[in-house]
Amino acid sequence: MSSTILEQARKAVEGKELSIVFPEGTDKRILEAAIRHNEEGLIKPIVLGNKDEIQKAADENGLNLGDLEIIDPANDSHFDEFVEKFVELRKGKNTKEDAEKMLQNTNYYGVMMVKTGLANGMVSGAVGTTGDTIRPALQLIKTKPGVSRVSGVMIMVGDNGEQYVFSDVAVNITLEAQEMAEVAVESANTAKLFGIDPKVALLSFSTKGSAKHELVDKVAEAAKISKELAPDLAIDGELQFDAAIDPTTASKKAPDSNVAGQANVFIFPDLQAGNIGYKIAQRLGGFKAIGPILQGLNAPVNDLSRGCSADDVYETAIITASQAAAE
Ligand SMILES: CC(C)(COP(=O)(O)OP(=O)(O)OC[C@H]1O[C@@H](n2cnc3c(N)ncnc32)[C@H](O)[C@@H]1OP(=O)(O)O)[C@@H](O)C(=O)NCCC(=O)NCCS
Ligand SMILES: CC(=O)OP(=O)(O)O
Repeated sequence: MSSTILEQARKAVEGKELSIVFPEGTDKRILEAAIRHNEEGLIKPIVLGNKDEIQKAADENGLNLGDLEIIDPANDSHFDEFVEKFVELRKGKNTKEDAEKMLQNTNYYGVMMVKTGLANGMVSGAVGTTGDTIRPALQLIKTKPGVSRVSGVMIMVGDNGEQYVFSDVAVNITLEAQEMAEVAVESANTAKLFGIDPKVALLSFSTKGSAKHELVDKVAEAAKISKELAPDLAIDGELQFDAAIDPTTASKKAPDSNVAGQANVFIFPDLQAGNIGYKIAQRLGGFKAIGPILQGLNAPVNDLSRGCSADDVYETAIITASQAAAE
């Protein structure tokens, strides 16, 4: 990870004794990261799962659990209280029987720990899909006031330390113009949280009307709304990627823009573009991808890519704790 981002997150977390829950306790990468955190003491890791299965996974991978805290939802003293709270939070959408079943799933249990303050944040998704990982948080932790859609950004870090925010790469398959505008403003806030001065480009296959299509109109409308939502923000669209990032192209395609040619926060028009876009930058461009970092939730829960390494898990936990520290 870029030392700047990690150092910034570390500083935000130091001395705060924040706890992060890891629901995928039998995964080697999760265990490695949790053990490392337990030894270092910057944050307090809590691992979920059946204790015998976790011990077996540790033994098979030559890992020493030490005094790592492990909670087995099936035998935890908070289980009954969580069932009651779950039913109350779901307001008629799930029964007590549903709650008892769903809380056997460690992602739901971890989210309830965050919701009830027993943990400050959660990191999961090394094994499960994004949908299965984040649905419990969407259902129980919900969005912050004023935010209608949770979304996910990747911070892309190049070899020379250059940093870009790509959004939404993780959650919303499509967005309406108003929602896209909100995601653009939230993404700028996330950029600021990690020390990036945001210049936000709403991306399209068109620059300032060079192509005509309803999809282009939607991005242009989102740019207009986002300027109204955050008048002090440097934000513009619709822009093609080359106009957004390259000053020479920008001077030809969008000479009057205060963002074109210098954008560092890229808002993709839908999830196909965003998810493919970040993986191209990562796999062909050699950029390190940090995230997805979820934004807009009432408490920090972060997803991992299933292709993550133990280092990614370790770092995502620090990022998650830094989001908790900022609340
Ligand atoms: C996120 C996702 C799983 C939600 O899908 P879903 O569970 O079928 O969605 P539903 O419409 O049933 O919503 C489930 C709950 O989450 C809420 N929700 C869904 N998307 C949300 C969002 N973006 N922000 C806030 N809440 C959201 C719904 O309001 C609903 O809440 P409720 O149960 O209290 O009514 C789905 O949008 C998805 O699969 N996205 C793509 C994930 C992915 O594969 N990314 C690529 C890899 S990172
Ligand atoms: C973020 C992401 O694309 O996750 P995965 O690779 O697990 O689908």
